[in-house]
Amino acid sequence: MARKYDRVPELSLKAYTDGDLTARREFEEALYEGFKYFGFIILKDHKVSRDLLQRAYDKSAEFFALPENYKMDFFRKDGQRGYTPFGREHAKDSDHPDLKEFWHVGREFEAGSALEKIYPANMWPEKPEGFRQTFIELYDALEDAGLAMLEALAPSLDVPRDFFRKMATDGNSILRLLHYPPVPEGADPGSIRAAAHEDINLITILVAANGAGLQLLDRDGKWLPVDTDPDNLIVDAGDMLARVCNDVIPATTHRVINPEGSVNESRYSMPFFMHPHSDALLSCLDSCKGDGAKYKDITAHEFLTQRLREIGLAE
Ligand SMILES: O=C(O)CCC(=O)C(=O)O
Ligand SMILES: [Fe+2]
Repeated sequence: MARKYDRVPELSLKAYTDGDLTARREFEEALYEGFKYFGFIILKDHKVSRDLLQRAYDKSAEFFALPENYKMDFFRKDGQRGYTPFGREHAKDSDHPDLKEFWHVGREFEAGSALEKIYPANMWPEKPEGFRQTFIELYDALEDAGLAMLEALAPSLDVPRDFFRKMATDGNSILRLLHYPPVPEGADPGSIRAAAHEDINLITILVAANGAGLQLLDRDGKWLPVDTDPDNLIVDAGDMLARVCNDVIPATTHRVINPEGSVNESRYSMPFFMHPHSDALLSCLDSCKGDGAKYKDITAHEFLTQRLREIGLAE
């Protein structure tokens, strides 16, 4: 496959937000090419501060270290908010549960807001102190970065600059705090930390984890490690984007493998899944139709429900 980049491109968000026209065009092109050929790009010079990231890692580790019976008070069967225990979620095409536990933060809204009828309310544990404030801050900061990425993608797909931004405004986006504990002795030999999967949403902004293990499946079928400086963000393309652009940007398969060698430590990561608002229609863009739309129109809500069933998070 002809490709302009021989590795996952590393882009400067500052070059896009503060740069001249040439810098912005370069950013847009590299984002599009990176998504097309790798499904991933690395984002540096963003505004999510090192201090906020450190606080978030600390709060996440403190929360997951709490007793299981405390954490289970925040368990909801549909997994959309609060705590999901170890061994519950599995990838769409896998029978083996992933070796992870996680916490979901959704959109925060005021009582009486119109969003109350659409999204479940967040759950907030009183321990560790500062949890709520830290993750509301991180949600907002990652959403800002994500909206800029969606805006930068629009010209390459020949839609108005605010096309995806509008779709994701008040969207059903979710921040996931992930903890992969040391792989327990006697773990299901078919299980890995996160089995090969594609993200359901438009794009994911992933805070680089505190440990190795993330791999992407490239377009030639080879697993490539995605390693980067912990200050950088990783951005990948999901299924909803693939549907609207008829696989011109395919959703990228990725996984998290178990630790290798004698080191068997916890791994923490924090993906932010950018979703459209629930009644957004996922419909093939004219610029991507080619020989015809591969997928039927579906609302974001219907598509999400279908996929949650497939991963064991909805009935
Ligand atoms: O933990 C990671 O680095 C990636 C997690 C992931 O791909 C996911 O939760 O969808
Ligand atoms: Fe993922």
